[in-house]
Amino acid sequence: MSSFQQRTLRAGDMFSSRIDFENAAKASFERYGLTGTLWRIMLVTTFVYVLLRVAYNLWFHPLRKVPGPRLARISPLWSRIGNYSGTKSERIDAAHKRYGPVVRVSPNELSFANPDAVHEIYTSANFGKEENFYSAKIMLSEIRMFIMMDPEAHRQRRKLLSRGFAQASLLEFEPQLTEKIETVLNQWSSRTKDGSAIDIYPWCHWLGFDTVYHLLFDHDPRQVATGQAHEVMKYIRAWRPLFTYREVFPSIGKWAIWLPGPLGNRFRLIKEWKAYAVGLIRDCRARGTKTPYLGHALRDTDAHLGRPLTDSELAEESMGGMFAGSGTTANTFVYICYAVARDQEVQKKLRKELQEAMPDPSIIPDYTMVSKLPYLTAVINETLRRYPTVVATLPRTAKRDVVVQGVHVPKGTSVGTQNCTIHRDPEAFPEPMRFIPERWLDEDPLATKRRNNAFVPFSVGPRRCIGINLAQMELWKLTSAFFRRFEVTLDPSVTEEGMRVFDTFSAGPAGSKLVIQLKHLS
Ligand code: HEM
Repeated sequence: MSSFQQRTLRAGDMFSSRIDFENAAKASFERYGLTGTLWRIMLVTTFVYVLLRVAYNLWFHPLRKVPGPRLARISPLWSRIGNYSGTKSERIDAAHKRYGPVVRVSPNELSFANPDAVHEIYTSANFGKEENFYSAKIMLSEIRMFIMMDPEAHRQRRKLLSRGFAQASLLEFEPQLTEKIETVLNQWSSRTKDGSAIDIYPWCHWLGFDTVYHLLFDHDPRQVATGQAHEVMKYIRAWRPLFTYREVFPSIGKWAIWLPGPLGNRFRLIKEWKAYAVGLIRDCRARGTKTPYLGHALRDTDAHLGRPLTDSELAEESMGGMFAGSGTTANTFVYICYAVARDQEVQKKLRKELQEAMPDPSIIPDYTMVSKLPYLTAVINETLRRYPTVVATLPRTAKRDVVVQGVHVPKGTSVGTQNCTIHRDPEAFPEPMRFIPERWLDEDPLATKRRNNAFVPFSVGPRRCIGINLAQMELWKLTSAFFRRFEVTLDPSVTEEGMRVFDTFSAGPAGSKLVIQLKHLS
C-alpha cells in the first residue's frame, strides 16, 4: 500500500460516518488530481482492508479465543479511551470482573489478574519491556535506564546508577531528610495555628522533589523552606501527559515543538528542562560533586557502552530521577493522610503506637526505629495496596512462544498485570476495596504468603523500582512524625471524586489537592 493510501486510511479512523469519509477523501483526491474511478477504487480498497483487519482480529488472530470487550478485540482504541480520562486501569479491572482472569485488552495484548502471573512475567527473561509504551517515555533524545529494552544494556546502566539509592547511602543522607521533614511540619504548624485548613498536596510534592534532588545533586532546592515552587516543577507538569500522545503518535516529539499553543509549549518546556539538566550536570562536574549517585555516574564506565556517560545521557537519567522520585512518594503520602484522616479509629490506633514509641511529639524519628513499628507499617502497606501510585499495566512483550497461567502466549504478544487488579485479589485481601490496616497484622502463614505474593507496589524482578529504599525512608519517617505531632481531619471540601486515583503512568488524586485541618498534640 502506498504512503498516500496509508495516510488516507489513518485519516479515515477519525471520521464518524462513511459519508464524511467519502466526501473528504474525494476532496483530497481532487486536490491531488485524482478523480472518478481511481478514488473509488482506493476507497473500496481501504474499506476492504479495514474489514479484513477486523475479521482477522476477531476470527483468525492467535489470541481470538481469549475473551475481552468486542472493541478491544478489534482495535487498540478500547484501551486508549481510558488514557484521557485517567480510568484505564479501572476499565481493565472491570473487564477482569466481567470476562475472567485473562482478558484481551487490545488485539495483541493480554492482561492477567492472578498474582502468580506477576512473578511469571516480570521475573522472567522471556519478556522485555514493550517498545511502543516505553519509547513514549523518552525525555528528549537519550535512551535512559527506565526505557531500555536490551537486558544487558539495562543491567550495566542500573549497576552504575543504583549505588545512589543503596541503603548505606540513604542512611548517610538521613540527617538532611530529617531536616526537611522538620521544616515542612513546622510550616504546616505555623500556617494552621489560627485554625485555617491547609492544602498539603503541593507541599508533599515539594518535599519529594527537594529530597530526591538533594540526594542526587547535593543541592537543596528549599521549596519546603520557602513555600515556593522550583522551576523544574513546571517542567515535570509539562512532561506528564506527553507520553500518552507519544504512544499514539510516536513521531510527535520530532515536530510538535514547532506547534503554536499549549501542546507546542509543553514540548518547548521539555527542551528547556533538558538544557537545565545539562547545565546542572556540568555544574556538578565543575564542583566535583560526590554524592553516592554522581560520585560514580560522572566518572565510572558504563560497562555496556565501554565509556562513562555523556552530559546529555546523564542529564536525561537525572530528569527521569527527578520525575520518578518525587510524585510517586508525594502522592503516596497524600493518600496515607486521606485514608487515615477519614477513619478516626485507625488514626487513634496509630497515634497510640506512636505515642508509646515517641514520647516527644516534636521528634523526627530515626528510620531504623520506626521501620519496626507494626501498626505504622500496616497503615503504609495498606495505602500502597489500596492506592498504589503505579496502578496501571506495566506492559511486556513475549520474546518467544511461552505459556502464562496456562494460556499460550505467542512471540510478540504484549502481556501485563496491573496493581489496580492484583492488589484487589480477594483471596489475598478480603474486602479489597476497604482500607483495613489490621489485615497486615494477621500472622497466619497462608494469609501472609498470599498477601506477600499479591503485594507488588514497587514491582518485582530486574526492572523493579530502584528508589524503593528512598521511598520507604521518606514514608516511614514522615508518616510517623506527622501523626505523632497532629490530629488530622479532612476539610469538608474534600470529595471522593477529587481523591479518585487518576491513572496516568504514575497516579495521583484527580483533584490534585488534599485540604486538611490540623490540631497539635502534646
Ligand atoms: C512510593 C513510591 C514509589 C513507587 C510506588 C514506585 C514504583 C515503581 C514501579 C512499579 C516501577 C517499575 C516500573 C516499570 O516496570 O515500568 C518503578 C521503577 C523505577 N522507579 Fe520507582 N517507585 C517509587 C519511588 C521511586 C523513587 C523515590 C525513585 C527515585 C529516583 C524511583 C525511581 C525509579 C526508577 C529509576 C525506576 C526504573 C527502574 C529500572 O527500569 O530499572 N521510584 N518504580
